Amino acid sequence: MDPHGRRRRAHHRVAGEAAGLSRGVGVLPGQCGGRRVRGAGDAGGVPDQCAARRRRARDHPEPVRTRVEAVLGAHRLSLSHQGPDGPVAAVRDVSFEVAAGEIVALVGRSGSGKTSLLMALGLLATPGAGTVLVEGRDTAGLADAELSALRRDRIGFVFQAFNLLPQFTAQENVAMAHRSGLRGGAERAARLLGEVGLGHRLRHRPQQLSAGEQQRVAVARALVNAPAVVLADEPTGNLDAETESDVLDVLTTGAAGSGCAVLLVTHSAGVASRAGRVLRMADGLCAEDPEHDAPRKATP
Ligand SMILES: Nc1ncnc2c1ncn2[C@@H]1O[C@H](COP(=O)(O)OP(=O)(O)OP(=O)(O)O)[C@@H](O)[C@H]1O
Repeated sequence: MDPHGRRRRAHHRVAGEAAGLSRGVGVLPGQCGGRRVRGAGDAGGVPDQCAARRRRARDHPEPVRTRVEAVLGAHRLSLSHQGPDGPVAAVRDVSFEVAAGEIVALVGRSGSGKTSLLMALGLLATPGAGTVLVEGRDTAGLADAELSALRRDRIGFVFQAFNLLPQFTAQENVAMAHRSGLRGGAERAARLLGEVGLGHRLRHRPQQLSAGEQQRVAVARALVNAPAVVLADEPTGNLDAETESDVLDVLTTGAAGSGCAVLLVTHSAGVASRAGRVLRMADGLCAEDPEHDAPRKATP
């Protein structure tokens, strides 16, 4: 079993999709359209994503609703992976909401289910039960094309491995994730790269940039369609402390500019301390951390 290999495939898939390359993405066995990961969903037999989705639509005939201001919601979400010895329950009956503009950290020991939860929330893995709501819209039962459009337009992704395409410049990497494509997104990409401090690096390729600069490009890419929420999986895991702080600054400032929420998985207490709320996972369960002191807002 190589769970991380599978996870990497999904991460690469969304990076390619973000880069406007979704047409060339292959279809994994058990998928309806080549986007969501197999293994997530029904434990036991061979998972069939289409059947799983139909079953969830049947089990949730009425759309679930979130508070009006919630941009992201998990409603009784469960997700299992198929391991060599049977199903592994990675996410168990998780419910929470994230409001516009919130910065929420998702913490927990290795293997507690953080990435699995993020994959489900990012519509990259089909839950076995429950549903994900994006800006109040229940995603259970949506067709692949609708899920793909929702993911592209309303959700930004940042991964630990920056997932930039090496043959393209920084500006192209950002622009090609824009809903109107490489040309249509060029100006917005240049502006965002300026905002993350890379206005002088537009034509540099990823290998000509430092790790921190590459992650800034990935942040700009995540924000290019002004999403409702950015999902970040250990976005500073490959960076030193100083660069970590810089990247968090550009992520939170960039998101705040458009009221975008950020949900970030982290093992770093320093990163979690900057969040307004902390959700803690243990054995697939998720609960608010009551001990967390939200950082004080700077007085103007
Ligand atoms: N594709 C997969 N196939 C089988 N099992 C998996 C798969 N992905 C994750 N798992 C298992 O699901 C559980 C939750 O894994 P997950 O990666 O979500 O945890 P995590 O909290 O993100 O861990 P880490 O902090 O190490 O990244 C673990 O027991 C893991 O081994």
